[in-house]
Amino acid sequence: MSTEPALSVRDLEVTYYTDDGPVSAVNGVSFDLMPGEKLGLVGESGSGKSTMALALMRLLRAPTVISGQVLLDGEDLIGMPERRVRQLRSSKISMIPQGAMNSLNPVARIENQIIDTLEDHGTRRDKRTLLGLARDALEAVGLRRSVGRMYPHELSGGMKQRVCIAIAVAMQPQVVIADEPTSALDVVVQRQVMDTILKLQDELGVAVILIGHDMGLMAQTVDRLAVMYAGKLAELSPIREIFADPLHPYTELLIESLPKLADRGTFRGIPGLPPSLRSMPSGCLFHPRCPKAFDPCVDLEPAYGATSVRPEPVEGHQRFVACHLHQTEESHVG
Ligand SMILES: Nc1ncnc2c1ncn2[C@@H]1O[C@H](COP(=O)(O)OP(=O)(O)OP(=O)(O)O)[C@@H](O)[C@H]1O
Repeated sequence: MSTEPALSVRDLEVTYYTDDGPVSAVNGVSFDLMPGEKLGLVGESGSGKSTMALALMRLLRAPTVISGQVLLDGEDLIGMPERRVRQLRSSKISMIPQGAMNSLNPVARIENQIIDTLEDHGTRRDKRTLLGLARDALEAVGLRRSVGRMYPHELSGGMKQRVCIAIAVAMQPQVVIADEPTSALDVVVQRQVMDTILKLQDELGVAVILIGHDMGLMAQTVDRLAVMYAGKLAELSPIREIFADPLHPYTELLIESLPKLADRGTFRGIPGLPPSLRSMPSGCLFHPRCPKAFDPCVDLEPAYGATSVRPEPVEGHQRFVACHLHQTEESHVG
């Protein structure tokens, strides 16, 4: 496997300009996504996960301001002319957006919607070949080729979501961002849709960013997990290590809030609420809710970086955190 990241994000910031003033939804996020890696991204509602995904796709519009770097094969997506971004979308980086299945065009046949994506992103082939590619894409996600002739209303939720996956991978991109791809589906269909994504991920060697709330699903699915809180990364660690020994108290509480059999279904949430993005607390953004907060947390913002106190980890097992309980090397992020 190549050691060059498929995607490198540095100091990504996104500010929405609203009538009530600016909202800093993503605030200095940095990480590397390795080729073929499955990276999970979790965090409470409003923590900035979808905003980050849309920023990585350059799908946010003015008056939103994005800064930082998003390097894809050495090219920085931020600041790149829209024409070039359009060429890269779908061909190198694509997305299964939140609620994707509702975004299918109700009056267009499924195969034409896949062909549109192929043509939109520069595939110049005759209609017959394009039709073949579209039907291949449907087969790749476990649907019959004849589904191509159907309209969205003729399909179940799970089938529609598979079509969206087919559209996202039709151009064989190197990075796919899946924003809550299984929400609004029942549990059995959720598993089938997730298995489809994982099968394609494995076959195509594509790197996946899987966004969600479900820590249980993440535990079964991803290689590393990034935890977002109020627009910042709190921790990013390999999945095994993060569950065995969470570094950030917020990660610990997220894991503890998973229902356990022994608790007989008792639900333990995280006390308090995330801060308003318009008036952030001083110091560590999590300190008002943190059971382990101590003096420096109130005034001093912890730097996000690689942990430096543990024995040197093997390649790919580095852990990253922003917490005063852990010493970090700020210059090293990934
Ligand atoms: N178009 C917008 N204009 C202004 N503020 C926005 C806009 N979109 C999102 N926000 C704000 O940005 C913050 C981050 O929202 P975002 O949807 O990225 O969070 P999220 O973690 O994806 O949440 P969820 O898990 O509910 O999807 C929230 O405070 C939200 O209210």
